[in-house]
Amino acid sequence: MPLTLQRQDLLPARHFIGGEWCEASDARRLDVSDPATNAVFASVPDGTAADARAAVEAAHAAFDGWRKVPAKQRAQTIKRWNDLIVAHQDDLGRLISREQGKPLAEGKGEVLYAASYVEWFAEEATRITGDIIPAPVPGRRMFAFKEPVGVIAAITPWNFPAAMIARKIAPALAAGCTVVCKPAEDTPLTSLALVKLAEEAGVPPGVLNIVTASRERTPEVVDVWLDDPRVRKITFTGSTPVGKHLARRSADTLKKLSLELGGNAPFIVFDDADVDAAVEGLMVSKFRNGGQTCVCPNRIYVQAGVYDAFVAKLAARVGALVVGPASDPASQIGPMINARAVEKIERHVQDAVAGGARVLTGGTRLPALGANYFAPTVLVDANASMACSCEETFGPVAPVTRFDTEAEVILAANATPFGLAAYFYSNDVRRIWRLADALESGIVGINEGALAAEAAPFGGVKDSGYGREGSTHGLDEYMHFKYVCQGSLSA
Ligand SMILES: NC(=O)c1ccc[n+]([C@@H]2O[C@H](COP(=O)([O-])OP(=O)(O)OC[C@H]3O[C@@H](n4cnc5c(N)ncnc54)[C@H](O)[C@@H]3O)[C@@H](O)[C@H]2O)c1
Ligand SMILES: O=C[C@H](O)CS(=O)(=O)O
Repeated sequence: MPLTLQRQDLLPARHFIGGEWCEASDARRLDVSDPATNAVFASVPDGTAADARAAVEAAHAAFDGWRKVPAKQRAQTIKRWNDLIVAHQDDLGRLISREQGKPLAEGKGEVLYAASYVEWFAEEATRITGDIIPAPVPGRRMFAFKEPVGVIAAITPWNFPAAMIARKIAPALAAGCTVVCKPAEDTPLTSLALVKLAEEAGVPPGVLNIVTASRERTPEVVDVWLDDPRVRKITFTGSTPVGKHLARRSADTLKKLSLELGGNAPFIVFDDADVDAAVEGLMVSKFRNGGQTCVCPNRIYVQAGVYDAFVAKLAARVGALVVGPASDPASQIGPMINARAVEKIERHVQDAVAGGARVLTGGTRLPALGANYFAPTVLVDANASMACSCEETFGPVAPVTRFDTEAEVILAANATPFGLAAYFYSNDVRRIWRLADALESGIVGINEGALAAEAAPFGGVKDSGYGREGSTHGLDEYMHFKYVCQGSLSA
C-alpha cells in the first residue's frame, strides 16, 4: 500500500544532483519494502557510476562558492533546515517507521534526534575560530586557520535513516564542505526527504547531492568516490567489515576518515546496584529499535549477589513487551529490517542454546506476525564462546552471564575487538571510577542506559572505528588547520 503523507512531495523518489531531481543514468529503479510485510510500497533510482561521477562534479563545482559563504549565513541556512525537519516531524516519523519498521513513537523521536544535530551544528558553524600564535621570534605574525576539507562522501546505515545522515550532513555544511551521500538500500526514502527539505531551506545547488543504490550497485557508486582525489573525506556509519574496506580503499588518495562502526557493548550489574534501575536501564538500551542499534548491550553480566533477582525482573519485563507493526500504536518492538537480520538473530539464539544457554522468554521467530519478527528474548547461562558474545546480534536478544569478581568482569567486558559503548550499574563511588577508567570503549554509561545526545562526542575505539560525531569536536572531522606565518615585519 503506498504511503500517504501530508507533504507527498517529501517522496521525491529521485536522485538530487547539482540542484536537479533526476533518475539514474540508465533509469533503473530499486524497490523499497515495508519490513512489517515485505510488501513493496515505493521505489527510488538504482544509481550508477555515472550518477556518482555527476554528483562529485556538482559538489566540487559548488565547493568554492559554499566555503566562501559567511559562517553566519551558512548557519542560518542550516537552522532553516532544522526548523523544516521539526515542522514535518509527523510525515518524517511515519516515513521512518514505514521503511525501517520501528514503532511510530520511535520514528517520530528519531526525527527530533536528527534535528538536534542539525540545530547543534547550525550553532557551531558560527564558532569556527582559529589561533593567533605568539611568535617565538621578532618580526613575525603567526596564525592557525581552520578550513573545510572539501567534498565529503557520506555513507549511512538503515537503522537510523534520519539521524545518521543528519549528523554527517549538518557538520559538513557548517564547516563549508560540500556533500555527496548514499543512504542504505533498505531505507533510502527518509534521506531523500531530508535532502528535499534542505533544498527548501536554501542549500545551494551542488552543495548537497544524494545518490541511491541497491546492495549490488552500491560498490560501483562508492568506488567512484573512493577513487576520486577530489573527495577529501569519507564519513561512514555501518559495519566494521565495510568500514575497514573503505579505509583500505581510501589510502591511495589519503582521504580523511570518520568511521562509526559495529559494537559489542557489555552491560554490567554489580551487587551494589539498584536492581530495578538496572533492569529499566537495560530495557531502554537493549530494546530500543528492537535491539538494532550499534550501542545496544550485546552481553549482560550480573554479579552473583543480585543475579536471581535481576534475571527474574528482566524476564518479566521482556516477556511483557508488545511486538507488532508500527501501524499499531501499542507496538514496542517492530519487525527486524530484513530476512538476513532475522536469520542472524535466530542463529545466535540456536548457537547459544546448543552451547548450554537456557531461554527464559522468547527465543523464536513470530511467523504469525510476519517473516521479519523475532520474539524479545532473555537467555541465561550464556558464555564467552557463544556467537552472541563474540558477534553483534543486532536484535532483541539479551544473553545474561553470572560473574563473581570485579576483576573477572572487567577482563570479560574488554575481551572483544570492539569498543563502542559500555554500561554498568553500581553505587560504589570508587568502583564507578575504576570501571570508567578500565572499560575499553568510546562511550560509557554509569547507571544510565540512554546516552545519545548531540552535545556529546559519539564514537568508538578498536574495531568500532575512530572519529567523533556531535559535540564541539564534531566539526573538526570536516576541517583541517592551515598555519599562516607572516615575516619581515620588524620595525
Ligand atoms: N557506530 C555507529 O554509530 C553505528 C550506527 C549505526 C549502525 N552501525 C553499525 O552498522 C551495522 C548495521 O548497519 P548496516 O547493515 O547498514 O551496515 P553495512 O555496513 O552493511 O551498510 C552500511 C552502509 O554501507 C554501504 N555498503 C555496504 N557494502 C558496501 C561496500 N562494499 N562499499 C561501499 N559501501 C557499502 C551500505 O549500502 C550502507 O549504505 C552494524 O554493525 C551496526 O553496529 C554503527
Ligand atoms: O545505531 C547507532 C546509533 O548511532 C545509536 S544512537 O542513536 O546514536 O544512540
